[in-house]
Amino acid sequence: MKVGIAADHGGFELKETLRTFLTNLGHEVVDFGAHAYESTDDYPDKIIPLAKAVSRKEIERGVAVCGSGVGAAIVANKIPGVRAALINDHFSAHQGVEDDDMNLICLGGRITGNRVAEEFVQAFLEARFSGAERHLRRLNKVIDLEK
Ligand SMILES: O=C(CO)[C@H](O)[C@H](O)COP(=O)(O)O
Repeated sequence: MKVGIAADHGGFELKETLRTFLTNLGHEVVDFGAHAYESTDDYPDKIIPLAKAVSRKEIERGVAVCGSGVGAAIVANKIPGVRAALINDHFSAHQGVEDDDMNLICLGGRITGNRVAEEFVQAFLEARFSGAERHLRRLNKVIDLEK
């Protein structure tokens, strides 16, 4: 799968770990930065290009990391077509895709340990939207907001 990743300084270390992890799993990884640790960078500058690439379907799924994952989720959801969520548990990592067609996962580099984050991201990427009528109905109500 073509996967985009991005992080500010709060998520930089975890992003680096996840890039290696995803590459080793055989994914094509597009890194939207930060490309070096810079303690004063701003998460919107890193996450918006990733979210726009998801929105334009240039990449299939996105992984965004900041310190808490909160800012990443807030800004990513401003981009039409992006369905992002801050994930702190394994169930939501796959259920968010299966029920809600989540296409961008947000993680807290200061919250979630590397191995746990890897498991969340793997569950996210292996999940597929169920397409069940009730979920489609709800998803369409979300998509209608963007018209
Ligand atoms: O988590 C974040 C946004 O939700 C940021 O990574 C965090 O706010 C950065 O903080 P600081 O500039 O104090 O390192």
